[in-house]
Amino acid sequence: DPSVFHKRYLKKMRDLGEGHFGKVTLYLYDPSNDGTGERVAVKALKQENGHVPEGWMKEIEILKSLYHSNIVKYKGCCTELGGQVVQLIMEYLPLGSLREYLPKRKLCVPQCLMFAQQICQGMEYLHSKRYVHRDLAARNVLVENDSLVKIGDFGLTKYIPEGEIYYRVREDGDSPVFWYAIECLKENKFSFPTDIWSFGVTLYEILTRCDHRQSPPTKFFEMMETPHGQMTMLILIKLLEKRLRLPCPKECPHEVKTLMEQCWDEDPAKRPTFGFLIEKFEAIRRTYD
Ligand SMILES: Nc1n[nH]c2ccc(-c3ccc(NS(=O)(=O)c4cccc(Cl)c4)cc3)cc12
Repeated sequence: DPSVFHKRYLKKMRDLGEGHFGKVTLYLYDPSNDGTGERVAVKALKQENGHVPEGWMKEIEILKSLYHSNIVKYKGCCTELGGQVVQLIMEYLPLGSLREYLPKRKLCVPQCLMFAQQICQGMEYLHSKRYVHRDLAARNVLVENDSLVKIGDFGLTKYIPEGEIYYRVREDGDSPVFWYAIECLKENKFSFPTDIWSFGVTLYEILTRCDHRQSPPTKFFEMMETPHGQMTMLILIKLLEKRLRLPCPKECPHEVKTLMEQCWDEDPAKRPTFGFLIEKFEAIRRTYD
């Protein structure tokens, strides 16, 4: 069974990323032990306290069920201690996430918009299966090559049952608050339109080429005129209620600025869908031909 990976053949190479609950690491899977194996990305939970959390198995089942060119491929699992520890094996994308890739490559606007459109295509597919991502950000978008990106992490993804319109969470760890829609901050309510808000922030990150001086946290702290660390959720909510938003990146086309503002509409019902955004990006990119 090609989806079973044996721990003894996994050779650790380097870290790829770290979240609140997990770590992603690059391994060489080398059963013939001659260095000719394949490189894989392995996601593991940080603290393994003997039992496998239900949410972790759910995350693995979700990725296993997703088949789309703009979503990182599930390859299998590696179990240890009789199934008490389970690690998720994914395809390895050597160019890493947009956070590493964009600052190094001065991409032109049409190429940025092509990446943005592909993220919308992956997200439209995710929403079509009634999943809300809840953590869409440039750090979670991976680069296969100059013309292909994939959504690379589904750690906070939740299923929205038929007939429901949002998923309410209890306060969780270090939430990515600067990517959260106003209703997430105020009522912990997550829905398809809250992913659209996070996409708008991700689009801003792409157009600023993930320049850390213009990152969402940096810019929001500047807007709140408070030194680091004093920002409370309340100050951010007040700022968003006064309709303050991230600034328009330089060289951002006017139509794209409009799309970003629509993604950040305080009324979730007024935000576009990913299907609508795909058509808009398609049309805007054609004006560059
Ligand atoms: N280069 C790669 N090839 N395959 C991958 C799969 C996932 C990832 C990946 C995906 C997401 C991140 N973002 S992250 O913010 O580091 C993160 C967020 C939530 C949970 C974790 Cl464990 C890590 C970092 C790395 C990278 C690759």
